[in-house]
Amino acid sequence: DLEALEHEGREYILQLDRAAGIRKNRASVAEWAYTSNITKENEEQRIQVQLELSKQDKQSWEETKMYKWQDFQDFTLRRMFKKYSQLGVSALPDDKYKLLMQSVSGMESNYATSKICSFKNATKCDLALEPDITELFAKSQDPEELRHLWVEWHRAAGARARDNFTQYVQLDNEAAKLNDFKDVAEWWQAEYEVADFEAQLARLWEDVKPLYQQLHAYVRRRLRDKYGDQVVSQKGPIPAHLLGNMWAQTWNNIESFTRPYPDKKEVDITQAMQEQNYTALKMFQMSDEFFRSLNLTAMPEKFWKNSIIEKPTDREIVCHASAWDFYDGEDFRIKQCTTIDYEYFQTTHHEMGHIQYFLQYRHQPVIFRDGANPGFHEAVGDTIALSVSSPKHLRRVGLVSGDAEDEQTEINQLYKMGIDKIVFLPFAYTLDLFRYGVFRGETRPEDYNCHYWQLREALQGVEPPVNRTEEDFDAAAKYHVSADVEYARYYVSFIIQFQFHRALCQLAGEYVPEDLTKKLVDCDIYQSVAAGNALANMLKMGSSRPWPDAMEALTGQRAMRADGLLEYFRPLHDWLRAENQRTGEHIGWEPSKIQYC
Ligand SMILES: C=C(C[SeH])C(=O)N1CCC[C@H]1C(=O)O
Ligand SMILES: [Zn+2]
Repeated sequence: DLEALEHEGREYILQLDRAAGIRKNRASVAEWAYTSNITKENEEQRIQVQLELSKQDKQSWEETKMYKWQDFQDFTLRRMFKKYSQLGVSALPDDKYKLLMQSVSGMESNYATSKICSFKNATKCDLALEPDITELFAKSQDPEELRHLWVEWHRAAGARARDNFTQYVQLDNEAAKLNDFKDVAEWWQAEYEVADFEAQLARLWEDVKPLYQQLHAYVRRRLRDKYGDQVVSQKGPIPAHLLGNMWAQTWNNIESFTRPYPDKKEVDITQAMQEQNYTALKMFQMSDEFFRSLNLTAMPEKFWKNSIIEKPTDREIVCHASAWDFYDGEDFRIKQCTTIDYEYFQTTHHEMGHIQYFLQYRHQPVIFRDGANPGFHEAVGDTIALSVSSPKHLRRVGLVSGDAEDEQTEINQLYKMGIDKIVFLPFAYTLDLFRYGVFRGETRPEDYNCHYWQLREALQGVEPPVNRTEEDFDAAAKYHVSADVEYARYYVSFIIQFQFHRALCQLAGEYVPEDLTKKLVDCDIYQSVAAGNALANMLKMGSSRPWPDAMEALTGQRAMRADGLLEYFRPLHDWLRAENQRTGEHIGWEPSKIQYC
């Protein structure tokens, strides 16, 4: 009878889940060994282990299919079976699976080991993305040097990945079809468990676009003031190499000469950290202390022992920051090439947020040890960082001195947050709109660069510093494209983190709607056990429930909505509209004069 069958199903899936935990641990160990010491041997070893595990996954999958789990009464049991009945890339035959692993691994190691020559010293050709090129790009205000760094990096890390990428698209799409998806785009979107995910992304963009266009117009004017109208036009897109970041995804490095009220003292966290002899370890300890102040879980012993928090000098590693779950309930790690600056201050909290999520859901079955959706996992650390980067908190930890804010200082603060959070949205949206088109076959290899830049111009209002051709492949110059990491998760995160932040601030008594002494921009949830407990309750759920249940548990809302972000930035939006009106700035951008199609 059904009762007995369901009982048998439960026994089966629980033993499968334990076996899956051991396999995932082995996969993480092999992946860590390779990405923390990039050698041919470790790459082959990693692919060997992946191949072996995919065979075991396939065997289990054949067995799981035999159960009529769709009729089971228990929601959680049905959900476990549903997730285990999706095999993933292991559905490919061995030879194609291996080819797919090799093409992604080839792109990723190319990205991690690419070097370029210095602009000022053509014989110095050992510049790596981290820390060398990133630091030069953050500090240089010489358009020629920035253009050189941009072109050379996009040649080394982008163009060189084109063939591997084309093969990866072909094989990943085959795997998608073996999982009953039309293509990888549909597979990626299925992770969000809502039928109209892509339409929701578009609606969120419509909500935020007016604010972005005001900020874009203001920054273009300030860049024109600095570089002249031969470099930055009145009404065209902004040249992508002038925004302080290789991908123009956050503009925080141009704050010093573009902030609204330059005579207000600058909040320079990087300088303060360096003056106070901050170390990478101190940044991690401060972040851990913040989480503990919320009554969340302390980093376990193994975390401090096994993490890599500074770039080694004796070997090549994948420097792009990452957080690791070894699925044994006690081994959790971060690997990043920390430098002492504001960006890595944020990144450290971002990665620690991933670890806290791992810790909170570590008692869940292995199959539910995941974010409620991929965006949730990216939003945890950033939500905490919204409190940490508030003037109130920075004063608390001594990274900012002096008086409480006046109106102008508050606009400067919102501007600082806006050139990080608002400008990121069209970048993130572009990256996966581009890849959806590629996976759907709407963008063929001969159109890659043309379509990529059409989207970047249309949504972000940026243009490449020089003409581009199909010899180039600029999309792969971004880590996540070379590493097969889906990116809509960050777009979702940058929206929902403001819904989380607002809910936590209310729980902490730090934010009261309409109460001007309890404004969202001043909120710091530090030491609020009420906020921490609510966050923990949501994180503990992992992916055991559809994400609207998790969203509702914390915020009372069941949907992703831009209202948190728009409320946070409303004073800045008002200021920008008035300022652009005052200067008669053109809002939006005319077509670029750069050739890229
Ligand atoms: C820090 C990480 C590792 Se999950 C990251 O890739 N982020 C964090 C913010 C956006 C995105 C990026 O760097 O492009
Ligand atoms: Zn992340």
